[in-house]
Amino acid sequence: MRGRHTGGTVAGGGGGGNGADAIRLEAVRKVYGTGRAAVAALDGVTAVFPPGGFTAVMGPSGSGKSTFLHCAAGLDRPTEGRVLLGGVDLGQLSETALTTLRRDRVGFVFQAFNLMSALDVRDNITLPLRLAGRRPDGEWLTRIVSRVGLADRLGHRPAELSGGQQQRVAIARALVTRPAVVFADEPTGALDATTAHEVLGLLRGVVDGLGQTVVMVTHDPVAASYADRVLFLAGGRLVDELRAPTAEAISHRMRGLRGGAEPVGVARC
Ligand SMILES: Nc1ncnc2c1ncn2[C@@H]1O[C@H](COP(=O)(O)OP(=O)(O)OP(=O)(O)O)[C@@H](O)[C@H]1O
Repeated sequence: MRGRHTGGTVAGGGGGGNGADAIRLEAVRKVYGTGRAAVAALDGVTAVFPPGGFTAVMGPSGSGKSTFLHCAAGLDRPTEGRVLLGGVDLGQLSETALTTLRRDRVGFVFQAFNLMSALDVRDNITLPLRLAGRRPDGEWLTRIVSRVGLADRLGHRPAELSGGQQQRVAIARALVTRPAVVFADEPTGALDATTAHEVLGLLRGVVDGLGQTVVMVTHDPVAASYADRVLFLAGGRLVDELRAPTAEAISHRMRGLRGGAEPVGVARC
């Protein structure tokens, strides 16, 4: 077994100052609802994501994975605590500045590929740049298109591509702005095992070959085993971390976790 339990609070291995981290969450708490109906979906999460790392986030249903991703990516604001992206405190930004930073510094890959059916592959990939009023960097575009293996498909429409190829387009689109981090939310959920393996290998490759930081939420221990480390959420808290994880070690750890956010005010163990 390659995996190793480190236990305790998950702080990650990122460098010294905040500027060195791709993302840093500090004591992030997210409460939904008010009064007796209030639920702490995240309950004091601190985690550091160093540049060029591939992290998987796992946990039972209701453990706070989506909330974690939304807060870390600046899609939602924490109730308490701070999220820093490349050293920038997202809580200090106006909605407009946050939207701009998200567009320029964050890439997203979802289970549904979310491609524009009327656009060809090239225009789908470069869409984030056009929305930002930026011109594509030809050298970078060539590099990512080649990395995702789509050089001979640039003129095709999404409907002319397989599911795996469409997810490759989505990954290239996520990379085109050279984001500080790519968030992947169940990126292989709609793919068969062989295609999923290819897409995960590609994500692994953009970390190893391009130095991209990737954070992936997944239910699948095999998918998570492509990451450098796995963070485990349970009841809105980070409860463990595995480095150099194997699918077996991840499955074993998942079996020991329980899900569900706790109502606000429940005593902590
Ligand atoms: N908008 C919301 N309003 C109220 N409660 C919410 C809201 N979003 C999430 N929650 C609650 O917060 C907790 C964490 O939800 P979250 O969706 O983050 O978990 P998850 O681990 O992503 O779950 P799953 O694996 O089932 O998608 C759950 O108890 C959920 O019911």
